[in-house]
Amino acid sequence: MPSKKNKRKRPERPTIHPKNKYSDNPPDFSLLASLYPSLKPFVLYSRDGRPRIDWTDFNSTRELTRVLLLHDHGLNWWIPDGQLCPTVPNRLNYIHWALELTAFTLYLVPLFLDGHFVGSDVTDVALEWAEKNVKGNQHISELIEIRKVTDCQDAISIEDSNCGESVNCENKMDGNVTVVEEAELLPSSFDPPLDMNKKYSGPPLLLGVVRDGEKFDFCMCNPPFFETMEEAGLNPKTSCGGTPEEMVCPGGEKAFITRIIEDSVVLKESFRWFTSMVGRKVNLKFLTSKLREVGVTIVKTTEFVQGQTSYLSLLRVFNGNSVPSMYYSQLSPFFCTGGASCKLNASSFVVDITASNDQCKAILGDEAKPPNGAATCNTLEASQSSSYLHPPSNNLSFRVSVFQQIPGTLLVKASLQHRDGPVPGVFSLIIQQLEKILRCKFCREKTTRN
Ligand SMILES: C[S@@+](CC[C@H](N)C(=O)[O-])C[C@H]1O[C@@H](n2cnc3c(N)ncnc32)[C@H](O)[C@@H]1O
Repeated sequence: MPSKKNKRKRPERPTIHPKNKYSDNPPDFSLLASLYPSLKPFVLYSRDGRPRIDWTDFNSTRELTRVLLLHDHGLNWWIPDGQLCPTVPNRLNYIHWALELTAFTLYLVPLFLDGHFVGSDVTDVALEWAEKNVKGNQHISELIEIRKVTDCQDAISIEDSNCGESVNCENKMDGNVTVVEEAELLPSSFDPPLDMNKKYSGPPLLLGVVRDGEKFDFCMCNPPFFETMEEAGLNPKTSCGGTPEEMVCPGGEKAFITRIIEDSVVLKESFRWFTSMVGRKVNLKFLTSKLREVGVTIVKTTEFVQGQTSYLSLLRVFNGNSVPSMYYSQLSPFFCTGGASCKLNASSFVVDITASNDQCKAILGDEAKPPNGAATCNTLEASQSSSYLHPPSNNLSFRVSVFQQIPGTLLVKASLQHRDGPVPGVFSLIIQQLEKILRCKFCREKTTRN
C-alpha cells in the first residue's frame, strides 16, 4: 500500500498533463474546418489571420468538441442544446491524471485495469444522451454501462455502515481519497459567503450506483459547482452551456463532494481512488479537512490550465462608491512593466495588451510591483518561476476590463484574443497576479487564495 505518512504537499502549479495529446499540439481549427465543413461556420479569423473559436457561443464549443472527439479519438458524440459541453483537452487532463494515479497503485498492487466504466447521473436527459453516445460507438459500447442513480434501499447506505455519521466516523479509513483540482473552471477569486451548514440533500451519489461486491480502480466526478444559477452566470464556462441540474446543487460543490467523501467511507473497499474535479480552489481546504476527518491519509491534488481563454473574478472592495477609473488606472502600470503594449479605452474601461515573451516574463517577474508605488502586499507572492513559464512563441494578446458591477464588487474580466499552444498558462498567471495586486490595494479581506 502507498505510504500513509501524513504529508502535506502543496498543489502543483497549473499545468497541462504531459501525456495530453494537445499539450504540444493544440487543435488546428483551420485544418479541422477544412476536414469537417460543419465546423467551418464556427472558425473565425483574427485580423492577423489566426483561426479562432468564439468560446462564448455554445454552438461553436459543442461543434468543436464533436469534431475533436471524432477526429482525434474516433468517437461519435452529441448533446442537446443547452447541456453542459465538456472541453476535450480539459477532460483529457483529468483522465490522464486519474490513470496515472491508478498506475501508481497498480505498481504497488499488481492488478490490471479491465477497462470497464460505469457512468451515472440523475436526470433523464443526461442518461438518455449518455446512453445514445455509448451506443453510437460500437467499439466501446460493451465497455461502458450507464446507470441511473437509485435510492439507497438496495445499496449499502451510510446509516447501514458501521460508521453511522460517517464524517465523525471513528472507524478510520485505510483507502485513498483524492481531490483533483481544476482551477481553470472558475473565477479564482469569487468568494461566496461560506455556509458550512449547507448539506447535499439530493439523491445518493456513489452509494446509489455501486452494487454489492463491485470493485473499481477509481471514480471521477465533475460536480455541480454552484449554489445558484446567478452564481453560475458569472462563470466564463457558461459559454459551454449548462442547465440548472448540471450547474447547481444546494451547498454547491463543497456539499456535493462532501457527500462523495461520506460515501467513500462506506465504499472504501470498492474503490482504489476517489477523485473529483474542484472548481474553486478556496474549497480545497474545507474538503481536505473533511478527508482528514474521515481518516484519509493520502490526498493528492493537481491543477490544470489547458484551454483557459477567459477569466472572470469578483473582488469585494472597500469603498462601494469608488469611481471606475480608480481601478482602471491600475492596469496600465501593471501591464506596461517591461514595455508591453497597452491600449487604453477610457470610455469603456477596457485595456488591450500585447506582450512578447520577455514582456510576459517582466510582468510576472520581480519587477511586477504593485502599481503607483503602492506598498508591497505580503501576500503578493513571487509565484512564478521561469522554469514553469512556457511563454508563447508569438506575442500574447488579451483584453482586460475592471469595473464595479454592483457597488462594492469589482469585476475583473480578461480574455485571450487568440490561443496558441500553452499560452493559457501564462495568461492565467498574469491575470492572477493582477488580481492579487487589486486585492492588495482595494479589498477588505486579506488575500486567502492560493
Ligand atoms: C457539472 S455536471 C457534469 C455533466 C457531465 N457529466 C460532464 O462532466 O460534463 C454535474 C452532473 O451531476 C449530475 N448529478 C447531480 N446529482 C447527482 C447524483 N446524485 N448522482 C449522479 N449525478 C448527479 C447532474 O445531473 C449533472 O449532469
